[in-house]
Amino acid sequence: MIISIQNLKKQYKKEWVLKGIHIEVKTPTIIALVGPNGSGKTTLLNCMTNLLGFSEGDIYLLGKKHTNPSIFKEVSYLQDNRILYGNLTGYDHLKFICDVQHIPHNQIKQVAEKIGMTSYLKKRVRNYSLGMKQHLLLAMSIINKPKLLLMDEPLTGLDPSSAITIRNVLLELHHQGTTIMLSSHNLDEIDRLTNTIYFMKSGLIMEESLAELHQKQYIVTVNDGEKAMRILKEHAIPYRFIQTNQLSFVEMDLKLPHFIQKMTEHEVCIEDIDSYKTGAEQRYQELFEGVE
Ligand SMILES: Nc1ncnc2c1ncn2[C@@H]1O[C@H](COP(=O)(O)OP(=O)(O)OP(=O)(O)O)[C@@H](O)[C@H]1O
Repeated sequence: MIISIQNLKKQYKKEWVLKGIHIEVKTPTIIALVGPNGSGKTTLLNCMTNLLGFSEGDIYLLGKKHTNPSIFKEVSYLQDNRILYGNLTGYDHLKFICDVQHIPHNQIKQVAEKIGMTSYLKKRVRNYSLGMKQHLLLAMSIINKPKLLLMDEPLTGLDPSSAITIRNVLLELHHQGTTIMLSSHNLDEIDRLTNTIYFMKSGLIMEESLAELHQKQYIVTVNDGEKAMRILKEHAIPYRFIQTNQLSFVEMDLKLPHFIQKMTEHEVCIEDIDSYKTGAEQRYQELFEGVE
């Protein structure tokens, strides 16, 4: 098991932020943690990496309890840039990690080239832009070639070409077997990069597969919704009730000619068929802004 979290509960004073989080990740994947400001993404990541204690629950990473310090040979955590030291260079930060984790120093050049930060590696961090700091944080979190990479808003402050570089670095890591869990508000990038979204709402997690979100969907309006639903049930065609006389289907489950034939046979009149594709942004709006 790569990540196993059971019934995680966390409160700050009287405010419950995590109210019973369950996560099981068995195979390498890329997961996005998505939710409005203050929904608990950083709190969850900090609990997972033992930076924060919690009231109830269990966390195991790569089969070991999250409090076991040995997990950090294989688990990395990209936090926000407040952890960086302005008086040190990017090179100093990476050398420190190499020394602590017994990683050969030649990895510094390799990782800097991969991320495109060679030209400012030896500058002091206080002279870095926001995007340069993000590059350094990424380099620090992947130099040990982690099996599990946890990232708190790694896409903040990146220009479009940096975002592409970082996306490619993360995809390459994933193809080498790394599981990545990242929090982000950049829903377009999430659509491109991740396989699964964990939406954080009311202290709980709702899991959505990007492959399912990206499927084409149909909204069908009929003259007799009750009858249509009876026919669909008889033929085991999955549907979602939207409102009276309106149903939605995902393309995979609905063969339109077959559907039209069944409705016609039973004298149900199809008044309208609309098709659309969803993604992270539409789902976010449905969940958090009440947009259907
Ligand atoms: N140290 C703390 N003491 C008290 N409350 C805190 C503390 N840290 C976070 N909180 C509260 O916990 C809630 C969740 O905060 P958290 O930073 O985990 O959210 P987030 O989803 O990461 O937000 P954002 O998207 O803005 O980064 C917020 O209501 C926040 O005010």
